[in-house]
Amino acid sequence: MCKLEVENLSVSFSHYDRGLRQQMVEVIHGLSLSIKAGQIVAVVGSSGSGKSLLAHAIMGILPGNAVMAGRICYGGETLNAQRQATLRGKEMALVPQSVNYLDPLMRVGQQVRIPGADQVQAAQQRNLFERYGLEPGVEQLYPFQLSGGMARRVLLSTATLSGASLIIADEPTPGLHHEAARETLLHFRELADEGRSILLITHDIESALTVADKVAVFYAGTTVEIAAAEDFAGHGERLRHPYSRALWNALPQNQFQPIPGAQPLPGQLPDGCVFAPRCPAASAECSEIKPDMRKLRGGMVRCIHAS
Ligand SMILES: Nc1ncnc2c1ncn2[C@@H]1O[C@H](COP(=O)(O)OP(=O)(O)OP(=O)(O)O)[C@@H](O)[C@H]1O
Ligand code: NI
Repeated sequence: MCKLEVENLSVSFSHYDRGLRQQMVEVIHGLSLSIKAGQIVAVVGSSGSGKSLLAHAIMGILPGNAVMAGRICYGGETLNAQRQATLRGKEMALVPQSVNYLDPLMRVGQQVRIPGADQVQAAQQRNLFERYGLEPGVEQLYPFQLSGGMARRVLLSTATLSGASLIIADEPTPGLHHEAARETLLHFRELADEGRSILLITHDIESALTVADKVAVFYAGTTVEIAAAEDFAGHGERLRHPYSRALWNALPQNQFQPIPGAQPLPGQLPDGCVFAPRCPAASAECSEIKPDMRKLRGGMVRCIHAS
């Protein structure tokens, strides 16, 4: 059974146009994704493709002007706002993308420790701090006294110490030294091997592949491919979607071939496939038909030509 299932999720924002008419702009559409217990699913894709919003939708912390549709299921149970509030920070934990999520008025030690923690939990926290290279004195500091990398390590400790069985890490490694970043990913792998589920949002595909089981590739507010981590190899021959292949081949260690053009903005999506305007394999049909996500070679793809 899946720990988390996201089915046909859409997220829209209402905003006012110049004539002060209220308009809805869809920023996530038709997004489906699942994670089993013990799995790490990496989410990759361009900036603005909807990765953080997916994380916020699952946690139930979308901004007030966002409208969500679709279904999010956790442990077989459909989530609503009330259930999300109960699970948040206990069953489901978020490592936020911004380090500004730390409470500026509370000492670090207090924020990380679960209220009413016993001696065993306090010892676990010290061990984790040591593992992440945080000196014991850090506990006594306030967030403004931390460097960006330290703050990120504190946020990671908070999420992992919560004992949550689903951890959503939104770009957990930028600002960390190579060693600390590697340690973080290895720690995620250990947690997954203990049966937890990790959704790892990242721009660092190469590092994510060293620990992830599956990769979901996002483009313009939806998934275009779900692949096994092993499919990212060579020149991307095993990948199913032209965007996944382009993303892979744009990496410096691969061909370093940038993709011409830009991701379409929310509210200005093309009629057909979202990637058609930049796709080297696009045909006339691609500009007319919106492809559905379909199964292919053990993964999923949103492209009529993929084989
Ligand atoms: N509060 C908001 N109101 C209106 N639009 C928003 C809001 N928050 C996000 N968006 C839009 O939703 C889209 C997806 O944003 P999101 O933060 O999920 O992207 P992302 O994939 O996490 O990008 P990055 O890799 O840069 O973190 C963007 O186009 C963004 O402008
Ligand atoms: Ni983001």
